[in-house]
Amino acid sequence: MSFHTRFAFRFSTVIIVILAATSAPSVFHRLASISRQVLPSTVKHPSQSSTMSSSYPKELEVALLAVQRASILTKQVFHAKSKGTLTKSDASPVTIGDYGAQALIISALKHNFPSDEIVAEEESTDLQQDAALKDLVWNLVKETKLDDPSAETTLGGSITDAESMLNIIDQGNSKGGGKGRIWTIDPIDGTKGFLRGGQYAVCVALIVDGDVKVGVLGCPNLPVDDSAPLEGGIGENQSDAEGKGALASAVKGEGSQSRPLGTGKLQTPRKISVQSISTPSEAAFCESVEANHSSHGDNAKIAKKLDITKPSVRMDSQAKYFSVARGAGDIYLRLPVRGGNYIEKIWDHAAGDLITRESGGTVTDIRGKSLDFSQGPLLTGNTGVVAAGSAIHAQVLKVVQEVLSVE
Ligand SMILES: Nc1ncnc2c1ncn2[C@@H]1O[C@H](COP(=O)(O)O)[C@@H](OP(=O)(O)O)[C@H]1O
Ligand SMILES: [Mg+2]
Repeated sequence: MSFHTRFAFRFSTVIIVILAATSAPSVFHRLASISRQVLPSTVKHPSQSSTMSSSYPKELEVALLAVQRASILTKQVFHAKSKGTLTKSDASPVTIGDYGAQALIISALKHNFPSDEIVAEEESTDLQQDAALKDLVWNLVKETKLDDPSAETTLGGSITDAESMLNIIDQGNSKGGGKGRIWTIDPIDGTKGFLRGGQYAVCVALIVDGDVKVGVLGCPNLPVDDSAPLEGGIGENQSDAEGKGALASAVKGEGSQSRPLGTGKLQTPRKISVQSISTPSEAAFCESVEANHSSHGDNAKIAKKLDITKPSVRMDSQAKYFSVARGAGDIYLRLPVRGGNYIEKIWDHAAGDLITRESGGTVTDIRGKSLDFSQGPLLTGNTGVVAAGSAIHAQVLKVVQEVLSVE
């Protein structure tokens, strides 16, 4: 039985309202035009710019463009009358945006790197059983394009019909592991945040022999400005607000970058780094919005012991890693909920882990172990996540271990 089948679909709630057939394209054009107004002019193609010296130039370029294109699709869904929301057996939501974004990303990866494996969050089972839902996703997938033809050509791999789209979604069914080239995708990380208009992230990472080499996070609701104050909240319909939409990336050993999340050619990247504070008491820390994803009570005790006075910022998704990586936040704590037995998934951490480390941060679990992406789809070798600037990580980890009584 496959990993995905184990997370079987016994959903209790199905809410589907058919999208007005004409609304998606018009929303897309409106979004594209807003983005053109808000974002600075495009720059050199990445193969002519700073990604040229990368060890993974093509992988980085394809991942960046694929995340941009998938992000456009998610924004269309956010503005649609219905998000086609289903509730999965683990009580987490999935939307037509998750399926559509996954289809678009996998088609680009398979076109450019046909022999690579992919571990992605979603599978097509419920779409196969629901023709109306399948058509909603297919309409989105076929309409969504970058507004730069050469970028579309780079992504390639256009999907011909709804049935092949289902097949493509299921090509993300690799079991992962420590050998070979394996991509991991979370098409919408923080689906609850996405539904609330809060933070979410489109996440792609390349793992080679168990080591994350490339990571990309598209965060449509984070500020473009890396120096903007840390923002959380449960969501205030931020999508498309002026100055929102940021794209982070890193290649192992080559640092990390941020750029505006655009709709076509990649825009000028800026180097990002964690903030250089040397004492945790000055830190701003972030944590999940969802109380069952991370222990808010333990986080509060740790903050108190570290003499942190700023209130914690709650935000969904790997936007937390991005925020620490660019110095908007300083600490991201994801502590196991007491009495729980949840094991983290690789797609929820791979890109953020690399981006944070390449920005001068340290990421470990509560025992001080690096996150181990070689064990399959789950981080079976790790418990919780402690991410912080390298100058303060050891002090933070010590207090985490005291509070959680880690041996
Ligand atoms: N009980 C639990 N403990 C920790 N993480 C959980 C969880 N249940 C679900 N998650 C994961 O938490 C992710 C969201 O993280 P965050 O709390 O940082 O926003 C979800 O991603 P999806 O939204 O992609 O399903 C899901 O994979
Ligand atoms: Mg996720």
